[in-house]
Amino acid sequence: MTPDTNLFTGAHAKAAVLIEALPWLRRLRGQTVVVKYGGHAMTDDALRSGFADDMVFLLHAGLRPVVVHGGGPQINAQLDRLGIESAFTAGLRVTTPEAMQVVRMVLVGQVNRDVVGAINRHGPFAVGMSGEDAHLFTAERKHAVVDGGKVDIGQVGEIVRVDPGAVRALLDDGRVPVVSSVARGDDGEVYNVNADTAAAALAVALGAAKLVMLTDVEGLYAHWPAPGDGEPAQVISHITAGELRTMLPGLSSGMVPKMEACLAAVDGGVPRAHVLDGRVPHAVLLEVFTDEGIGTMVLPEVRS
Ligand SMILES: Nc1ncnc2c1ncn2[C@@H]1O[C@H](COP(=O)(O)OP(=O)(O)O)[C@@H](O)[C@H]1O
Ligand SMILES: CC(=O)N[C@@H](CCC(=O)OP(=O)(O)O)C(=O)O
Repeated sequence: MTPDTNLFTGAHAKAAVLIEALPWLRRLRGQTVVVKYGGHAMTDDALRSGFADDMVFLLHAGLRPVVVHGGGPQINAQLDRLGIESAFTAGLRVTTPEAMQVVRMVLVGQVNRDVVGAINRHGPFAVGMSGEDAHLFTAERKHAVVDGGKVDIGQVGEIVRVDPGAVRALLDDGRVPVVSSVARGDDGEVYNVNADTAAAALAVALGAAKLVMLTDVEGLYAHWPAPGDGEPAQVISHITAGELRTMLPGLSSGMVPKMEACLAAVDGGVPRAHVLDGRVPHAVLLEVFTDEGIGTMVLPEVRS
């Protein structure tokens, strides 16, 4: 009988993938990984289910995954349905009290439930929380800075305190905390916090080994918008905190809070922050368990 060469090649490739994962499994066992799941990365059913598989895989591999989710497009859709106008300044939603009610309803009542439900198809793992719960996030009113001047953007919060006790308790209990980026204020207000910012603050407070941001582009492009003329947009695969600091003033739209959050994470002691393409199936597993990784990796300042 002639051996089926294709079968052997395929089997070899599969074994190679598992073997490549081994050092990463060893290194990351027991470590916390905060995954920011962006609203743009959750618009497709198959990808949503793949994301849930990845979180459960990380859990069974002995890591401690925490999800902080966004929901910008889902909030936009609901605001549109209700005829409430909404604008963004420096990548942040100008949040009127009326819009704040919608933000809270969509993030905590809709998106959080959907993410928890997708993970719990595998078993009783995910537990949803709002950043308001157990004083997880305390925020103060934030102003945007435009052309050097302070601009009022309504009920947008800047996180001033993180109490990760409830998240730690869930992790110790073998659960996957799924967190909405809404915060309470000591002033009694509820604040809308950008989910990238919230994920970074939580990663720092938990002493996470990694912050992983899932979005709808391949990573941070060196030039945006892409150069055009059929030239491929160039993704930056590695960038140090210092290089990113220099690049930040030139960034625009959603990349501003995202890259500021990566910087805050590595400055706060998180060894690696990554921006990945959430449109790639199982992007988190590819990043965590392969040698090359994908997307853009932000590294702390190299100290001499
Ligand atoms: N330099 C850049 N590299 C990549 N994307 C950029 C860049 N500058 C601006 N962007 C925009 O930022 C968007 C990602 O931010 P955002 O829409 O807030 O995503 P998410 O909902 O995943 O948080 C990209 O889809 C792209 O339109
Ligand atoms: C202040 C602010 O802009 N808050 C965001 C919160 C949701 C979010 O960040 O969602 P994505 O990650 O999908 O963009 C908003 O209202 O859209």
